Amino acid sequence: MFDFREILLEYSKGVMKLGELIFELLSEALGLDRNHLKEMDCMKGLLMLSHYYPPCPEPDRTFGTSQHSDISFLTILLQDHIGGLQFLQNGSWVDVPHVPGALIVNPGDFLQLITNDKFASVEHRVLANRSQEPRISVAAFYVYPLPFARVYGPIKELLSEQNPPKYRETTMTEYIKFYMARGLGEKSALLQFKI
Ligand SMILES: O=C(O)CCC(=O)C(=O)O
Ligand SMILES: [Fe+2]
Repeated sequence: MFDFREILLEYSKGVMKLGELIFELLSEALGLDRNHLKEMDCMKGLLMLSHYYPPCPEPDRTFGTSQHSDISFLTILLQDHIGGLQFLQNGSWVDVPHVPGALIVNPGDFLQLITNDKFASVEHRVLANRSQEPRISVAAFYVYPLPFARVYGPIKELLSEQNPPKYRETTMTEYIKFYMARGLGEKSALLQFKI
């Protein structure tokens, strides 16, 4: 018998280790101290969400998950062999292939906001499941559960006269409230926070 809680706990420990390394690398890539993003509490909350997509009898008439970008600072996603995940690139949908053992790392809206568009949040969707078996995915979002009153805006060290802030300051509480009230949609919720 599988103890699913035990497996999830072990998996989340691995995700946290990987997440820490990625936040360090992203900080360095931005020319900041390697602990910069961690010290901004980007890793403070980790929300694990498991999706179950049953086989769909009419897959051309619906979606598994409609187009959206994630609220998070970062999302680490595990998908199975069924496929259906796509991301938007220059106006076209591109399939994300299933690579055994590989995780998908996706910057979220809050990373785009604090990096002033240096790391863009990728729009994605999941097609309705046209196979005979269910599709399962596990998404780990670096996002803080509400209420979280810390104020975030573009990181000051990344700004200059040539690169002024593109977003106004906000809190995760305000952003999540707006995102949830609006629902998933074709336009990024970030546009609402543009200066
Ligand atoms: O099921 C998937 O592969 C992706 C789900 C997703 O985009 C999300 O949970 O934000
Ligand atoms: Fe997503």
